[in-house]
Amino acid sequence: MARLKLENVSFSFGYKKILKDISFELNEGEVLSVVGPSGGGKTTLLRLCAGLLDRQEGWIENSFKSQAIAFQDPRLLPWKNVIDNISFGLKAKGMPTKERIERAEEIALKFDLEAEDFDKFPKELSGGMSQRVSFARALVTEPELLFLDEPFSALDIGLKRELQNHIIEMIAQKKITIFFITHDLMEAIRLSDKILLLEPDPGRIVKSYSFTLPQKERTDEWVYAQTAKLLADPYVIETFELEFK
Ligand SMILES: Nc1ncnc2c1ncn2[C@@H]1O[C@H](COP(=O)(O)OP(=O)(O)OP(=O)(O)O)[C@@H](O)[C@H]1O
Repeated sequence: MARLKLENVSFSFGYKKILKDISFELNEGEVLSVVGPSGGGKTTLLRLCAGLLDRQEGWIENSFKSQAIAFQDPRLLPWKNVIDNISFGLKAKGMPTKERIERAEEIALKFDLEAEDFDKFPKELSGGMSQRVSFARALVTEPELLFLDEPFSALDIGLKRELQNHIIEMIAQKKITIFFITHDLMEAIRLSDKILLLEPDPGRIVKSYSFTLPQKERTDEWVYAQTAKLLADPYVIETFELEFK
């Protein structure tokens, strides 16, 4: 079974230690979130796991055969239209043009982009549409492992829920493994099998929480109740410095 496993991973930028002794395991089919305040090292951790930063101390094993990342900002190629942005990864894989355009159009429609938008360039898209394209681009190659770097944080509540529902559907079909970073506890509770709490300076995991209820069965009431429970947890209060707010 494929897995992402970290053992005692530490990382510094210059003399500043950003991450200290991070260990965890993410197994195939699971959704693991890392939650913590801004600046705590979540993006650094994701970049290390995705191989975008070189490991310094500790061990990282990633045996997934394919991966993709959706970022907070969509990072589309400005000179390519919607379909070419989405199908870029398929082109890199050598898929013939006709087939990759069909695949890109199919997933674009699934993410509620409309046929009339297919020829548009990123500058002609709203923030929400750009993020739909970004998700479609990440998922069109059917990656085994998906990294989500706060991709919902700039979206309005309706679109956020809509994109989350797409992800929840994929989780239900056991089609994907997800490593998700966010500062939004409620979002993490809605989507995750396991949450790791990352306390900053330097970033270290101080507690983990597991949820066994299938994501599709998580009602708003359930999510609110779990969030309230976690917000009363002394580890969460200290990590987010809630008593000072
Ligand atoms: N390339 C870099 N060079 C130097 N310092 C960096 C670099 N990237 C990040 N940092 C520092 O590392 C620390 C952790 O940043 P990181 O982006 O990983 O945190 P984060 O928890 O993802 O925060 P946010 O939620 O605000 O994105 C911050 O102090 C940041 O200034």
